[in-house]
Amino acid sequence: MPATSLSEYLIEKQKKLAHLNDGLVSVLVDLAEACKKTAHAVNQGALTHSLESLDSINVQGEKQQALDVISNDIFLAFADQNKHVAGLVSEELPDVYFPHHLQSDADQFPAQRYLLAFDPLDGSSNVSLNISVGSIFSVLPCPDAVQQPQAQAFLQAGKHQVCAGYAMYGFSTMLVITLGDGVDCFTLDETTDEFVLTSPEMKIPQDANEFAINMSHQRFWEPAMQRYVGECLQGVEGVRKKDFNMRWVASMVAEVHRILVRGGVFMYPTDSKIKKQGGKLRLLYEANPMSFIVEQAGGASSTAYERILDIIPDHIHQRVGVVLGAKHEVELVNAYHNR
Ligand SMILES: O=P(O)(O)OC[C@H]1O[C@](O)(COP(=O)(O)O)[C@@H](O)[C@@H]1O
Ligand SMILES: [Mg+2]
Ligand SMILES: [Mg+2]
Repeated sequence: MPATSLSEYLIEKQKKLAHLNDGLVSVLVDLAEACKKTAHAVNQGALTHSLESLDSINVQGEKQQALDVISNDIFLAFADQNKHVAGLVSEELPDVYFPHHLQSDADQFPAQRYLLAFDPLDGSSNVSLNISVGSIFSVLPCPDAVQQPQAQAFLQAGKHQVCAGYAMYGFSTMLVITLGDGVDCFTLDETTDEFVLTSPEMKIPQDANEFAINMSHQRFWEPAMQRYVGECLQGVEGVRKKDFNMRWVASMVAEVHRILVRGGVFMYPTDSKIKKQGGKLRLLYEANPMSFIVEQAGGASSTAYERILDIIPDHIHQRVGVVLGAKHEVELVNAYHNR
């Protein structure tokens, strides 16, 4: 069976999906190119002194890594020349970014326009350790006839995403996307510089025996989370009557990818330490795109209290608690929290 390239895949999907118009195809093709370029920058790593931390602090109050800025610039450069991108929100920028093409042809914008929210480099704390990192993106429809979409335009519930995806920069570069018609995974063929479909229709088993959470925060968790993890740790001797394994990579892309490949549940709950800021992970460019992918693969995603894709954001850098993966595990976590 000859390998299917990303462009061949998109042509086939266009026959099936009415919303996959030429504008959205061009946005997705540019995002894939931005991921290829970022993969190259990550792979060059120490050779280009890009594994270092910078003195600059981003809008999250976090020290930026050189690769946070390099990858951010790569994504902006692609958007600057794509007329179908009306505005961007990035983890690394305080406000909405307007692509340069808007300056040149202010009143000639195409009908098919989209808003991009993205995390240019996810898992930044792993950059200098050569542990897998990635990029995460979310594509929303742009409200009609708005020349320069303000922050308000981005405050749409995640269920309105038309496309979402992530790239993972591991020993091979992978691109996982959903267009609302299942989840497909591509691998970058270094010999042809093409993304090739390698895992079509990824599915998450409804049950799991592997969980991921940063255990060092245990003393700050709510009682319901203490109970859920406690029961997993009791294993076959406890009420769950089965043993659980544990993983924590500290790169959300790697955690979600593991869950798409072999199942499990990933949790970064809102606890007493981070309650004031609402959580750790960001709704628009981490929780929403990953929740769309996970749900499209048959899993579930919540804050432990409500479905993430139903949340109407308050602001562009809003943080939320995240519990995602195997449906039955997420439902159990929700049940313990909502009881
Ligand atoms: O350092 P911690 O608390 O384990 O948090 C790890 C989490 O933080 C993140 O690194 C946050 O993302 P960024 O690296 O994009 O800021 C997630 O990828 C990961 O799941
Ligand atoms: Mg991130
Ligand atoms: Mg990041």
